[in-house]
Amino acid sequence: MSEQELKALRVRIDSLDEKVLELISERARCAQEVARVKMASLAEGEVPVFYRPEREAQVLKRVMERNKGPLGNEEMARLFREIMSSCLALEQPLKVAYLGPEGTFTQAAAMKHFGHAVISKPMAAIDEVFREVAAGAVNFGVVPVENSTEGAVNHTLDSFLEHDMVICGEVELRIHHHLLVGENTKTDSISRIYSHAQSLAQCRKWLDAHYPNVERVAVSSNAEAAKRVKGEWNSAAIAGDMAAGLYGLTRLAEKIEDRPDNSTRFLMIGSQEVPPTGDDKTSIIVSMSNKPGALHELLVPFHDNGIDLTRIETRPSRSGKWTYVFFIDFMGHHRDPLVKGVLEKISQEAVALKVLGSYPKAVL
Ligand SMILES: O=C(O)C(=O)C[C@]1(C(=O)O)C=C[C@@H](O)C=C1
Repeated sequence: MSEQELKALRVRIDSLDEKVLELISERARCAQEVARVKMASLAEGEVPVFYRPEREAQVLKRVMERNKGPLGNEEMARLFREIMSSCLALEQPLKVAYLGPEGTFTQAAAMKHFGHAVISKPMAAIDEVFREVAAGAVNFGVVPVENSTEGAVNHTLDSFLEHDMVICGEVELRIHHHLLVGENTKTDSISRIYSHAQSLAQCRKWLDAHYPNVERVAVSSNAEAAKRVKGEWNSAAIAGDMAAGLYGLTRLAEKIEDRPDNSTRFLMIGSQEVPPTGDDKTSIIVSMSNKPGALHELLVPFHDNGIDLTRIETRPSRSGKWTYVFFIDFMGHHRDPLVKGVLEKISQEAVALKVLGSYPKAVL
């Protein structure tokens, strides 16, 4: 390509950028107007709701449907996610607590869902995220709920039994783990590998094959593992890209997870009910009496009404020995007449039924 051609193309890019800039600013002014309308239409004592997950899901879906390339749908939606995040920050900057420290996959999930224009707050434990939301110190919390290789995150499920929370969104992240070392690490003398217990489990076969005799030390998070390695010469950490970048570690081995499709699902928790979008999921907790056929009775209404179950998990209930609660996710919104009917039927048989929330199915 000649210098001349390159120059001409850059002139075109400059002129397009000016138009994009103008359009983004116009959109942001529109969002400010939306905020004004929301404030003006409040009934007495009503609190304004600026963040509208159902509308955000609609905007992102529309972008993906209309995108003609060459940028991929996900790439384009990510750009719009950030534009919306900044527009919302003009209306009201959201405060979001997540399972920290900085550099965790949960932080990456929070950014994927809310964009980067939020005030984010790392918490030391899952239960602390729940407490922070319950106390009203933040608008939303982000917690991991299940991993495709290792299954349920029990701390999260148990926290739902203790706190009254509304689930208002979900996000899925592809999880890639790397073996990370610091600049002082003697790579042939590694005697200890730190990571979160779930991540150690997700890389079990790789570790058995490559470091069978090295001590595996479970710590509170992958980011904590990365932090420790920075100051030690004989240890390594298993963590993701964000932690590697944050603590300046290098990858001794990349993508060491045993399953290439290793993914984690995260939930957004808050106190705001989300209206239906037409493509929603609902999460409920149900406890049934301890009698034969109880689980069957619970599942029949879903089957009879053609409602798609996406997950069912069992946890010991806190109220009695050998009694259990079921966490169930299914397609549909609790305001859909069909779902309403199913929930009524179940509540006739159940000891207790709690709707944790209906929320748009993850778009990104
Ligand atoms: O449509 C709204 O209610 C808005 O506030 C605008 C907007 C947007 O930028 O598109 C911003 C924040 C909301 O969470 C949803 C959408």
